[in-house]
Amino acid sequence: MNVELKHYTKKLKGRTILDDISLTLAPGHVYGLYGRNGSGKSMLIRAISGMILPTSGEVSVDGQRITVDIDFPESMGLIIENIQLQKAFTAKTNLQILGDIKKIATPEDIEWALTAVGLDPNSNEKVRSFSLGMNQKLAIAQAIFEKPQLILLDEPTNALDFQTVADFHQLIEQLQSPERIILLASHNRDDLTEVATDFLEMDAGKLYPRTRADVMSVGAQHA
Ligand SMILES: Nc1ncnc2c1ncn2[C@@H]1O[C@H](COP(=O)(O)OP(=O)(O)OP(=O)(O)O)[C@@H](O)[C@H]1O
Repeated sequence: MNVELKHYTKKLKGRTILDDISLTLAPGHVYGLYGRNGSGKSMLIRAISGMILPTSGEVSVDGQRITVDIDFPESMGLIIENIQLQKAFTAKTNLQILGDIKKIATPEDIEWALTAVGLDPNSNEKVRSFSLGMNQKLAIAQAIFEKPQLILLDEPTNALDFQTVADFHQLIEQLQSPERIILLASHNRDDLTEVATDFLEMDAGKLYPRTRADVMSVGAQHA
């Protein structure tokens, strides 16, 4: 799978939110997307996932244009803000409900994903009583349980404690494969240095490829 943005521009209310972005995402890589609050990271994820239309330019997956040839990338797992989970059900039931749409995940996949994020697959606890961190774990589980080829996670470590962040990094390493693209977005670039193989900085809607050396050297970039 290859994801390609060509001169992708998004304007909203007269403001340029994504500014002439050209980018190729290749399998095997873990992309760390960082930048200040409001710089456009979430919008870039929305663009790749087909949730917004470009003002000009295009995004394509394996040559198929998103929102033109196909609505969204077929094999995709996603965390965006305000993921809607069914609060009256357990974590496992939530994944079963989501899994019923595509019917590609097995019960073992669901158990694996819940265990991988540190949730008990056999718990009877309903999502309504989950802590913020448990909600975030379930959000990660729903993004990975179908083992998609494209994983886009916006601020995945929000509300996670230190140990759980370390477990999350291990999970990303486990998920990294020659067939899969992973993109992690964070306002904090230090969140990304453990796991990302490639770095992208978003600044006021413009995207800049960065090297690890750029990211590690203090004050060398905007964020
Ligand atoms: N519905 C909207 N209408 C107009 N502007 C919007 C809308 N949604 C987002 N924006 C603007 O788009 C810009 C990029 O927002 P985006 O959420 O992508 O930033 P971000 O880098 O993900 O920020 P954060 O780190 O705070 O999540 C911001 O200036 C925001 O105000």
